[in-house]
Amino acid sequence: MLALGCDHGGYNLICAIKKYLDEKGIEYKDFGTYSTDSVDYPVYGYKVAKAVASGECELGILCCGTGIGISMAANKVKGIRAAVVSNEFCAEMTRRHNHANILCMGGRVTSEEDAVKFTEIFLNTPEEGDRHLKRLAMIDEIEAGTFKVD
Ligand SMILES: O=C[C@H](O)[C@H](O)[C@H](O)COP(=O)(O)O
Repeated sequence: MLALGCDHGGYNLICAIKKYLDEKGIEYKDFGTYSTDSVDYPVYGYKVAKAVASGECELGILCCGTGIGISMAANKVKGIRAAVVSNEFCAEMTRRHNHANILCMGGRVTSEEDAVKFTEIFLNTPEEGDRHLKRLAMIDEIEAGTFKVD
């Protein structure tokens, strides 16, 4: 199950992504917003991040005007690795190397066609282990306040 969220700036993009997911039969829970009326992106970033961090949803997709503000909000929730993506390479690498659990995109940056492409790559790319695990553990330590550097 995917968690979806957006603000008014990302509403059209998330609609295009929902159409793709519906066609593929991929299940999702839509946390809103549900129109282009102006709203505050932290609300939706938080709702989706909580759904992913709690395990209610496996992965999330968030859209705002740039993808940036909503990713900042989501990344404040423990266990969230939200990545702003604007090309295919990053859509792949953020799964392989960073184990991103939320894909963020901007409705004022990325076309609907590209957003669907990035979503497809994100959902179909596996996480890699080995050297990346040590680095992800460091991020967890930063989050926990236990990270030590010389
Ligand atoms: O990072 C923030 C997002 O891009 C928002 O979608 C954006 O700031 C909203 O701008 P406005 O309120 O001018 O539509």
